[in-house]
Amino acid sequence: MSESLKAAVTERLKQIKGPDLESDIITLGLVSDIFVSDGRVAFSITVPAERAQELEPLRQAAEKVVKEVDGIETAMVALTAERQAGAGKTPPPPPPPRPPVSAQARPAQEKAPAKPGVPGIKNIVAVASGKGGVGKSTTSANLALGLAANGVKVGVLDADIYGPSVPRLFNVSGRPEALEGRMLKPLEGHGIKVMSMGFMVEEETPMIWRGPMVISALTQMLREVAWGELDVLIVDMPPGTGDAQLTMAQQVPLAGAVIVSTPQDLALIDARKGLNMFKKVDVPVLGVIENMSYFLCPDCGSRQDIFGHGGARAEADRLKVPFLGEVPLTMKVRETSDAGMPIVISDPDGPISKIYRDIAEKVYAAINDDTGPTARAAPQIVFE
Ligand SMILES: Nc1ncnc2c1ncn2[C@@H]1O[C@H](COP(=O)(O)OP(=O)(O)OP(=O)(O)O)[C@@H](O)[C@H]1O
Repeated sequence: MSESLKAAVTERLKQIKGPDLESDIITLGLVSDIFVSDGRVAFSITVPAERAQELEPLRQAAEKVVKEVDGIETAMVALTAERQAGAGKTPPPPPPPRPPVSAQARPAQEKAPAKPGVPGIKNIVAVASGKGGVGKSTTSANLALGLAANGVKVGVLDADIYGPSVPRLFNVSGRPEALEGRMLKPLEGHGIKVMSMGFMVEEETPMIWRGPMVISALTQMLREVAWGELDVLIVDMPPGTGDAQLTMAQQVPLAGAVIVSTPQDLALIDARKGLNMFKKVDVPVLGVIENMSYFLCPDCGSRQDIFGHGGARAEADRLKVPFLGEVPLTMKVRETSDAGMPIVISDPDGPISKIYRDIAEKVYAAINDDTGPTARAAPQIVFE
């Protein structure tokens, strides 16, 4: 059945012209392995990196035609960048070796008195991505829940002004209650205190006004919210590496940053920009998480490396930043997130929750090195 569907999908893709607008993408050999299972299809299309943005309609067209095949319900199509001839063979020289993360964190913390800390909050960690849609918010939520499952006191601040996802992921809505003075009471979802730009800015606020509001709203969410005592505050950053993100990274007293990327070259190029952005503002990069790393077949549980899995790990090695783990592409991650019950709480004993808890443990270990001058008592971590 899946073989005949695969053939039907391949046949349909012959309708889609490649970037040269002459031959089709199948004849040009641009389509990866096509994975079909249970009405779902996933594959990638290779395009020149510099034309990726302009070729987004090609991706959409491919997705559209395969969804029209009888028996296909959902399609996951990704663009993959083609390396310049020779570029893959001669990568730029790696940067000089850097000390391990925990050691890197020290100088940054020591020489950054300009950013006052937030009373009660021991560590603020940014979760960032170079581009949108790589699963940054899903990762932030599951990372926070993984930390909480490990016994860490955690809060989540959703700084994504353009598409706040935390209200959906934590199933919370409404306005934060005003306490004494100017303080606001954070909302609570799944036992975790959360604040979101979505609670602060009216949904109808035109995008153009949102930019200037970001910094004041962010400062307010950090300093005028009754967070109480937290070991870690996770900040879900807006995607991208532009001025707004840079200013945010500068304004918030960050203990470190976690970068989320998918394995495709395009997302990796953007992730590299993210790494550089944090380097610029002297914030240690705690590591890289590869999301949608491989496709986990919901029926047979088999693993399919359709998107060239492993790219983020290789890139992290090359850039000498820790690799924190890989999360597969599965419908369960998507469905649970969309239902406001992220997988770490809806399936706490499942394999994916274990992946998130392991990542959480690595992140916590990286920010809590106990050998330096800023050593602090770590809360008890509960291992199952
Ligand atoms: N590992 C995964 N498997 C399947 N679906 C996933 C996975 N990670 C994220 N998704 C889905 O991908 C979509 C985008 O995820 P998410 O909103 O977390 O990305 P984002 O990078 O925060 O996007 P944006 O920056 O545009 O808000 C969501 O529908 C989410 O459920």
